[in-house]
Amino acid sequence: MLNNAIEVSNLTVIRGGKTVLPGLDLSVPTGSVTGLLGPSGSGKTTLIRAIAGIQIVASGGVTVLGEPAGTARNRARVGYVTQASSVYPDLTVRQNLAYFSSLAGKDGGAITSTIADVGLTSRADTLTGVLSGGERIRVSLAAALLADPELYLLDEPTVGLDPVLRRDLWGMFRGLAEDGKTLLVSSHVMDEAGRCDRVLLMRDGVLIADATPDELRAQAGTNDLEEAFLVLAERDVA
Ligand SMILES: Nc1ncnc2c1ncn2[C@@H]1O[C@H](COP(=O)(O)OP(=O)(O)OP(=O)(O)O)[C@@H](O)[C@H]1O
Repeated sequence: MLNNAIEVSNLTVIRGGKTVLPGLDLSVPTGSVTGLLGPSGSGKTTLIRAIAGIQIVASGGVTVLGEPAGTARNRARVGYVTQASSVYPDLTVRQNLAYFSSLAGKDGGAITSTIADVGLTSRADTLTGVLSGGERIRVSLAAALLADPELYLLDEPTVGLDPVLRRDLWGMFRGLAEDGKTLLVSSHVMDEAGRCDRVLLMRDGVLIADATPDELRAQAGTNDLEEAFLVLAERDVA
C-alpha cells in the first residue's frame, strides 16, 4: 500500500486571471481522515477539484493513488462529493441510489443500509428534488459510498447538518478510514478539525499548517481549535 494516497507538488492554479493556488505542496496519508480547513475562498474546492482531476492546472503535479489525477482508472477509485447536488431531482432517494449503484457495477444489496448510514431512512421514497440541501448532499454521499472507492473527496459534507448527524457522519468517516480508505474532508467548522487525524489549514491558497489537532493546539498555545486557527493565520500574516 502507498504511504500517501495524495501527493501534490508545486501546484499552481489560476482561475479567472487570479492565482488561486500559488505553488502548493502537500500529502495525504493513506487510511486517514484528513481535514481541509480554511476560510471561504482560501482554495479548498479548487484543490479538491485538482485532486479529482477536473481542474485545469497551470503547473505542478498531483498524484492520486500512485497515478496522475484524473486517469480513467482513478475515476472509479475516487469518490468526489461536491457542494452542488449531483443527483436527479425527479427520482426518489432509493431510485437515485439504485441508478448510481448499477453505474458503479454493484448489485444494489447495500442500498437500504447505506440510506440508513447517512440518516435518510424516513426520506428513502421521497423525491430528491424536495429534500433540503443537507439531505441532498447526503444522497450524493450515499451514492459515493455505494461505489466503494479507495479515496473519498468530500467537499463540506456536513454543511447545514444538526450536531447529532454531524457526529454520526464523522463516526462513519472514521470507520471507513479504519477499513483502509482515505478521506479528505473540507470544512469551515474548526470543531470538526478535532475529529481528523491530520488537518491541512489553508489561507489564500497557501498551506499554513499540516499537523494533528493536538499539534495545532500546541503550536498556537490554546486548546480551542477555532482560536488556534486565528492565531496561526495571523502569525502567517505577520
Ligand atoms: N469559476 C471560477 N472562476 C474564477 N475564479 C474562481 C472560480 N471559482 C472559484 N474562484 C476563485 O478561486 C478562489 C478559491 O475558491 P475556492 O472555491 O477554491 O475556495 P474555497 O476555500 O473552497 O471556498 P468556500 O469555502 O467558500 O467553498 C476564490 O477567490 C474564488 O473567487
